[in-house]
Amino acid sequence: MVLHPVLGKLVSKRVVLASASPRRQEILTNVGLRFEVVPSWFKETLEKSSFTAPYEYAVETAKQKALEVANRMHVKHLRTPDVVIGADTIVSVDEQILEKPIDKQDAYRMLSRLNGKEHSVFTGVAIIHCHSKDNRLEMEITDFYEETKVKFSELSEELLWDYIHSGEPMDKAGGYGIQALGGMLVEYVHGDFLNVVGFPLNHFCKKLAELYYPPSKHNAQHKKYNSIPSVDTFENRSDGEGESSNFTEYKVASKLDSSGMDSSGAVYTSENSSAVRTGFTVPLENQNGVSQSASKLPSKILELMDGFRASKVLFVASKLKIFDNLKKKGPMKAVDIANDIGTSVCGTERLLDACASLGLLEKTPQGYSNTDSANTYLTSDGKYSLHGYIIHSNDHLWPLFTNLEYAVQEGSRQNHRAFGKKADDLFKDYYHSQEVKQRFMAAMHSIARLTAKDVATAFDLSQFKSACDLGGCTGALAHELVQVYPNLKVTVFDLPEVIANISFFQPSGQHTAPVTFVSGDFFKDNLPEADLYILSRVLHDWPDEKIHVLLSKISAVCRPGLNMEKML
Ligand SMILES: Cc1cn([C@@H]2O[C@H](COP(=O)(O)OP(=O)(O)OP(=O)(O)O)[C@@H](O)[C@H]2O)c(=O)[nH]c1=O
Repeated sequence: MVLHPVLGKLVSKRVVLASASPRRQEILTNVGLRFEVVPSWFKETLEKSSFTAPYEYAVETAKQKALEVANRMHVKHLRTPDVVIGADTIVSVDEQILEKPIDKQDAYRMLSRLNGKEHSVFTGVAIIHCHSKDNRLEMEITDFYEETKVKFSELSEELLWDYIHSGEPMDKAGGYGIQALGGMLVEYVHGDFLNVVGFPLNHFCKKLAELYYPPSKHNAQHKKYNSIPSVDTFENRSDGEGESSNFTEYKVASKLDSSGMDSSGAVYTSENSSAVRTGFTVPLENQNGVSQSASKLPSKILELMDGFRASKVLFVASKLKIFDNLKKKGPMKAVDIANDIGTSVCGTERLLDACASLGLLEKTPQGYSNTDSANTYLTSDGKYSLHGYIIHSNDHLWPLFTNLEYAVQEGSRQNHRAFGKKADDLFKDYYHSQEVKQRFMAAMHSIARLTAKDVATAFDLSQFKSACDLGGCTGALAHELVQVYPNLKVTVFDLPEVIANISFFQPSGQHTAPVTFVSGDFFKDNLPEADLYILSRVLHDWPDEKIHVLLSKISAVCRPGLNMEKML
């Protein structure tokens, strides 16, 4: 069998390995497969007694791991992968399934069971081909398993405990790693060694060959179909059925409902015709789910650990105007983008790949292009562009948050550390240069414009004739308010430095008349008269004493009757 052309079929596809196992990653990387790793959140808690053979449990778990990742990536609007690979390795001895030990005592129990005996290692594998159509995730699933027999020598208690104390058993099915120290415990291996390590590479390649180069109809005509043949959706795929017996293929269509849950149905197209089914029972400690809980990934924590990288990828791509460039000229190759924006080709390619894996860009053989949401929110000129806020987050908030530790220790703002100057007045820092001022105004404008409609319609303000938006900056909310309430006149009150720079942000067209701009300092100057005062994204900036001053001033100018204060 020539392996390379088979794996070559995956080169142009977005392949995701739904596994946190470093061994699986290494096995697949070693043969040159390019893939992303998205560990599955599926909890390995399937009821073992509901399976008639251990391998069925491994196959079903592998399938559920892969399905969870495929569905999650689809639900979260990350770019739907082309292929998701899931795997699950178990050890079976005396008709019992052993997974990863939960502690040293558990590892000892497992290794004692294996001591001096032959056992089976099963790895179940699921290969899911995904296709997104009209927000529906269509999946074609192929699964199979591989069995390898392993025999342990007679091992002394001392040796077992020495091995356990090495720490190696803890993240490994059956409590041993044949590829490392655990290799010393093993007398013989019958079958695929890599299957024991965690991934049956040879069977995987054969399966891909069957999928991508199926036997011709002529060769397959003697095969017996036991159920409905699958619909041919793969490139270069004919109607032929696979040769080998211990796998199953079926199609699943999963449609997202409004709650983000998926509903799925499966149509089987072949069966495990010659798979050997052996009975097995489930050890008590596994039935109560204790051992499975040890394998749970702290996904929330992992997400938080890595979140800053994803944010920075978005910030840098925005700063380099990659989304603007691709809107104008996409799809583009990394080298052309790098030439356009004057960056290194290798660095740019990595950044673009990171954007693609975060679902911000599409990557096809033609090059990179914007996703719909990148076109809407990440280019700098769109109506709902968040570009300004992203640049503010990168240039202003990021350096401040880098000093969060000091802020907590000292209980003070960190502008001196982040920018080398004191922030006596928060806004002095924003307005010390024309560039920083415009960046800050663009940030406020972009977030206000995106949220203005929701804010304007969150309350029924139709009873009011006049409103004053205190700290209303570019007037994004004010303009939305006069659209929603045609009888309302809105005054935007903000610092003179802001009012002097609003022209760039004003909407063109006829609906601008009822919005007026007044400059002043709401702590020092008289507030314009109005029926309604709006404080949007203002109070969080100030300490309690200053908030008290501001609210007291508003309260003093409010007229009885119709007057009402709203704090948004
Ligand atoms: C017998 C044996 C197993 N393993 C590892 O045992 C884990 C099994 O657990 P799993 O549940 O199949 O996988 P995981 O590690 O939890 O990852 P995930 O796919 O995310 O569930 C995998 O790691 C395997 O390599 C070895 O490294 N060497 C060996 O000799």
